[in-house]
Amino acid sequence: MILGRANPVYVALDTTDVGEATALAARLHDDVGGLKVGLEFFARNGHKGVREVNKAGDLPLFLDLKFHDIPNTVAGAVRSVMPLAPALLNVHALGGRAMMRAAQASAQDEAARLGITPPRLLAVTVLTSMNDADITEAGITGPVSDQVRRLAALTAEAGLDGVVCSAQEAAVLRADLGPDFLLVTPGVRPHWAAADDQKRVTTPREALAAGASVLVIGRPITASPDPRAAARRIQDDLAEGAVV
Ligand SMILES: O=c1ccn([C@@H]2O[C@H](COP(=O)(O)O)[C@@H](O)[C@H]2O)c(=O)[nH]1
Repeated sequence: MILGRANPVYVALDTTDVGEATALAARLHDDVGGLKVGLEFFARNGHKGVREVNKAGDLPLFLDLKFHDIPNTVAGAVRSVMPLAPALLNVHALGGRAMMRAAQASAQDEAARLGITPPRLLAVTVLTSMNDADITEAGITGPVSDQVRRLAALTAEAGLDGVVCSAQEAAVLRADLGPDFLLVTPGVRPHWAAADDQKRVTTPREALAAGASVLVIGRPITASPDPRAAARRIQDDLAEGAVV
């Protein structure tokens, strides 16, 4: 689906424990398409921890650090993580056009300097834990779907490779922005899993049908007593076309 792998699921390794993350990465190698490391893991373990996860999992890495600051600072942050060679990296679209352009230029320049493939740079639109009421409370004119559409258009204009959004918005964004724009979708829940703190959710199958490029799934897999079986169940359901 992305980066040459048939499995569109990136598993979110949300833990502070390097041993737990590396064990999950190794165990899930054959059952997911990539690994996602975010703020919880990175804040505790930094580059060293990410290198250990990369080594254990040997899968494409989504470094989900959601940079959001002035252009010069974000460009520096992007430069600083480039030695980790992420396949996917992200910033917040609310940082604006100039910040997103600075991030993209920094990623391209530093990748060239290091002799590595640059990451596909994404921008977060509206967090999948937020609904219409949440963004209204935060002073943003709703509904969420309009805000996601505005920010995705800005992201494309700024020259980034795609967005993080809910799969609830995927069909509209796919129509707006074409087949090559990456739609990376957290908030994915099989029918047998709890929604937790996610508010804009779809099933894995709904997400793919709507045009999502990557499905980010954490707790339904990692909190399962058998993470491998949970990941396989999602894959089997997707492959068979069952409604999950
Ligand atoms: O809008 C967003 C952006 C990022 N995330 C991240 O995805 C995973 C989801 O984990 P689950 O356990 O499947 O809920 C998590 O790491 C978030 O930080 C998101 O959920 N929504």
